[in-house]
Amino acid sequence: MNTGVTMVIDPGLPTGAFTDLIASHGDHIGLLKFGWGTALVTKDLHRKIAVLCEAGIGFYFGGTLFEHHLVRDRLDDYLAFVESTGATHIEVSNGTIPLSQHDKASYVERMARYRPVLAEVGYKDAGRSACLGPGDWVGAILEDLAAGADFVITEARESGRSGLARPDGHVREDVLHAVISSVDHRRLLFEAPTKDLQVELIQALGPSVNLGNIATTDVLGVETLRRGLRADTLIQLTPAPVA
Ligand SMILES: O=C(O)[C@H](CS(=O)(=O)O)OP(=O)(O)O
Repeated sequence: MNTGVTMVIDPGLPTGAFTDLIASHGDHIGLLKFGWGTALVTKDLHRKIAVLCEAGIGFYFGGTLFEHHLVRDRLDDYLAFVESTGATHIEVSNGTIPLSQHDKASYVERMARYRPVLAEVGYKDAGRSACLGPGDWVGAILEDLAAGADFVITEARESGRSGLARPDGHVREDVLHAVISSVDHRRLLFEAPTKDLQVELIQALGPSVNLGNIATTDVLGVETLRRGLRADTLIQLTPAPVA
């Protein structure tokens, strides 16, 4: 049995489908992220949260919502929203707004007074992310962890084509190698919304790697990859037969 976190992103499912998702596959969901600003648009947030609480699944809001409030100087409103919803974590990111790594780390420290923090490294824009070299990634991750982040999320977007992923959808091996050589990967949550990324990360780090931005339709698929029940990981994760 693997123990890796599977973080699922809700892009705004209708509430019936969301309830079904949690009833059928909740056992395989470690954390749920309400994607970007969807939590402010749905009229059903409280119903979805009740479903998650019943199932004992932690939840938080996309980094975009944090950045939306920060850039408008409304962080107190955001904290009040987090408090009123009972969100279990806060994501702190600088994927879109102009916020230096160092300043982001100071928000990690500040937000950690309220909730366990998931700090994100990497940018939404693929060009900006490509400018971050292996050393930049390692430095940013270590700074966020030192500032009090519980986990550091490596950006890959919902598309799997930015951040730690190349524009062709495959993982940036040089960055991954540098990161896992310097940081305990159990403190990392890798956004991996595509099968290519899921397979590459499971092959590199094993079935208990923490994976995020998993689509609501892919929860069981990811679990089969973790268990060697799909061709892509079947050989690697199956013990050799006894001779
Ligand atoms: O949910 C968010 O805010 C975004 C989703 S995406 O990157 O725009 O697809 O991700 P986050 O990594 O939480 O900033």
